[in-house]
Amino acid sequence: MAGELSPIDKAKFVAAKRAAAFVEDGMRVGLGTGSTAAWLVQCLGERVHEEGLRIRGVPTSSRTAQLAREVGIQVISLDEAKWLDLTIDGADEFDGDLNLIKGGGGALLQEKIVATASDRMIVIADAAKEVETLGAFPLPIEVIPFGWQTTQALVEETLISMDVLGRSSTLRMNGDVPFITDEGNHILDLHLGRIGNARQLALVLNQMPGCVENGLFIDICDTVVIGFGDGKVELRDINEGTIATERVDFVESDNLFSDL
Ligand SMILES: O=C(CO)[C@H](O)[C@H](O)COP(=O)(O)O
Repeated sequence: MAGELSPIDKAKFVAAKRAAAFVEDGMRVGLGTGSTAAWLVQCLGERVHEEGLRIRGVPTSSRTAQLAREVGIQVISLDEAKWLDLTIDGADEFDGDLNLIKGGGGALLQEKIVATASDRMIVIADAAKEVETLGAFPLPIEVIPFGWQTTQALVEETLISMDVLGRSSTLRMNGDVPFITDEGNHILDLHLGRIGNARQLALVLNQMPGCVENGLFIDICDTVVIGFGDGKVELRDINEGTIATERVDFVESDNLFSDL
């Protein structure tokens, strides 16, 4: 049994646990990547074991695929699923329109493909991820390794021409070597500070040769489940605003916490 979780981990856990309740028998579910999404996968694994929930999961990274298999979720590819009922994933930032920055874990490309192929996307996040304007979190973009420095220069020039405040970018590293995504690409983190027009920036970045995808998720998320360290969760919907504030029982089950 693990020791006491920190308030931030409790917040992530209760958001994940509440979101897991949206999953129904027979669904094809996109499984996000990151520490909050890992809680979700564990909660779904518990439902598979305890309730006999039958779902097919499409993971958004090799890490999530491995965890999903470990907890007993049937894993299929997106091409096998073709379309998904629901995707549940974490985020690095969300704003009042439920637009997101994602990719802190380097899985933004698969995450965006999977979320876009879903009837509904639910984001699970601790309350600290809410921002008025996106951009304090460095915006990740996935670039192909060929000529990445040329792509970086082009991106920075474009940011200047768009009058974006912060313009520097850094190649994400994994120790001494560049980070490599599941698709064999690199990540550039753009230090922008504040993104005035996220919709426009997302379109412009994806026009650039060498840029495969960016971490701005615009008009993709339908619902955010916001977790708090005291066990409270708030459900916010893109059309209806705040739809509920609830409490989630925080019970340390051996199944969920034994590996932490
Ligand atoms: O986009 C992501 C991975 O590419 C994650 O969802 C995001 O970085 C949030 O991670 P965490 O739940 O660990 O805070």
